[in-house]
Amino acid sequence: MQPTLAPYPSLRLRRLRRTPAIRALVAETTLSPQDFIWPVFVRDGEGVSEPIASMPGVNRLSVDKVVEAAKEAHALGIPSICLFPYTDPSKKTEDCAEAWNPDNLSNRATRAIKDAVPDMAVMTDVALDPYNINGHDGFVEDGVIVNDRTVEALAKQALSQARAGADIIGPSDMMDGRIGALRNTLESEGFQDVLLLSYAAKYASAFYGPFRDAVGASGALQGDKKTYQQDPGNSDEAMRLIARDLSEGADMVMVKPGMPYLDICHRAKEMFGAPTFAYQVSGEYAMLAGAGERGWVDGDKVMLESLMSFKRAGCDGVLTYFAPAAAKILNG
Ligand SMILES: NCc1[nH]cc(CCC(=O)O)c1CC(=O)O
Repeated sequence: MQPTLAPYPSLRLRRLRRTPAIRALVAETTLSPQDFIWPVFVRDGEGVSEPIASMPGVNRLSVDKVVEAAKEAHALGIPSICLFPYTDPSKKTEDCAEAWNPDNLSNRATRAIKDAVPDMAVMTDVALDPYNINGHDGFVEDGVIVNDRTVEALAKQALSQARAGADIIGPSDMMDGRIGALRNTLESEGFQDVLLLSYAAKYASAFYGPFRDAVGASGALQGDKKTYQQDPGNSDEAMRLIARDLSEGADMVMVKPGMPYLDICHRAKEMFGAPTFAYQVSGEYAMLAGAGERGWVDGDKVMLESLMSFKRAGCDGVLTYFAPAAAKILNG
């Protein structure tokens, strides 16, 4: 864009900022509860809401409480909720069989939400880490995270989620070829309408720390995820990953983490024009919520400003633990 500018004083750009009404008229970006996907942590039990120390204000919820949360989110105008299970350590195995158990926590929560709030778009996570004894997203053989055997397992996991009623499946594992494999499995099993939101550009980030506490994977994880998640310095690689996942049948793509990677969000939207989401991850939440709690920043204001930045960068929406808090303010 080449803006045409008159010389000062004919041009006084502050005229456009003088009153709230004028500022509202010329606002380029808007934020609404409709932009949010709300990630929630599910655990066993009934009537349980268990705080997560590194994520002030976020709790692990039993299935009945997740249903209440979904009703609350729906009333606030939030269109989608994303489920992450806290798996009992006794259910973590080397073959990760709990991942495709039709009655695992994620599938039970999906059915319960779809029963109670059918309009809520339920998103589920495909990756083996909640079920893997060593905390990795894929199978480990002789210290190596193996690709193709993992992809077969991910397809079984995705199918069990589709059967439970998931509307959106989010593969967060970063294996090669998984989008194509999941798309084929869903097509051939009669789930042609299930959406794939690919965690296409997912970086090997230290900002996932509080999440790993929340799902109980911190203690389990051996080593790091750098052979499958991206190097934080790479941008062209992110475009190649997104192009690849769209060509294999992804409906929507995600950049993760969010705030440190707004350039990637912008490039992705400009280059592909596909529905693009950012994940404002647990560490980003912890920084903002933690500083807000201490009064070091105005928590509500930095929350809304950070969420607006994703929209300005070109994202269609954002996965954020702030979803209900932000929606309450936006609804006035
Ligand atoms: N498949 C794992 C997964 N899915 C979502 C997150 C992180 C989300 C967050 O930090 O909020 C992670 C963590 C990881 O890759 O280790």
